[in-house]
Amino acid sequence: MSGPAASQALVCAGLQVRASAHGPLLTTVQAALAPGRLTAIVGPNGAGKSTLMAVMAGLRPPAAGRVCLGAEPLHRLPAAQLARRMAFMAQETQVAFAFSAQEVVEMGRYPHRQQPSHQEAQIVQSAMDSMGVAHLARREVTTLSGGERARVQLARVLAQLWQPHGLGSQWLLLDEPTAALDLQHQHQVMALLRIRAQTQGLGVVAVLHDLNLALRYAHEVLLVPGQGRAAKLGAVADILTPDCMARVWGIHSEAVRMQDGALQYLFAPASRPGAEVCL
Ligand SMILES: Nc1ncnc2c1ncn2[C@@H]1O[C@H](COP(=O)(O)OP(=O)(O)OP(=O)(O)O)[C@@H](O)[C@H]1O
Repeated sequence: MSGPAASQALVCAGLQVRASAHGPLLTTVQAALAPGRLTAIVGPNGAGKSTLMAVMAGLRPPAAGRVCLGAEPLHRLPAAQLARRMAFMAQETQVAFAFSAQEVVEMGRYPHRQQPSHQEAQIVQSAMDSMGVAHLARREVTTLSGGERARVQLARVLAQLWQPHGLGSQWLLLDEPTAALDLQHQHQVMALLRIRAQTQGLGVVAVLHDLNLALRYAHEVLLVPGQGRAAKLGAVADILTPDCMARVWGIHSEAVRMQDGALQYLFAPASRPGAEVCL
């Protein structure tokens, strides 16, 4: 990547990721993620995807190296500015108080309180509409189902980055956004994220376990293989090959070409039938 794209990239430079100061090395990352693209972070359980995402979001320090927006290290950006450029949705989001769904989405607008848009209420409404949660606006989030709660949180982070603001590239970091969603909502959400990346120029980075969702909707994949091995960034079809899926997940895969041309896979255990399952 070079030129204007490089100056707007989310750069992991010589990054080392550990779960704790003296914990084992989970992975290393040398990669520049491009805005306007959907990048899926994939890898086995415990590989370090969530830890890496927290480092990318500036929520925890790297063991070595740094994360930059263009040339600017994340830790040097004022927090208020960073919050207008980057929104983060954690894997599990507990809301401590009985906020309504709408109040949770409004929290996404908090970083804009000094310079509010003329359309604050409209933005909150549009974000809720886009996630199909407008009818839940007055419900306490603690009473929502897991999937409803996830879509409220997605509406919150979308509201946070609803409009470009001229400060530079904007980044949506999502840790397993589709984990609680039914099939229809998984596809709706991923399609919407891809469209927002392409039309708004948002950089969308999402941890996904469903490799078929990654194959269909992601532009690039950052593979985190775990056990201290280096993460690898590449075009989705170049990274997620049957050979890679066998090596990293121990899974046999068979390609299916869908009617719309998308490459998808059917999966089966690679081990002998009847062999003892050992996790
Ligand atoms: N605070 C901590 N102290 C010690 N170990 C931790 C801590 N947080 C995470 N770990 C360990 O670090 C490893 C990576 O965790 P992480 O949550 O980043 O993995 P992941 O790839 O997101 O996994 P999953 O796919 O299961 O969500 C795991 O083995 C986890 O047990």
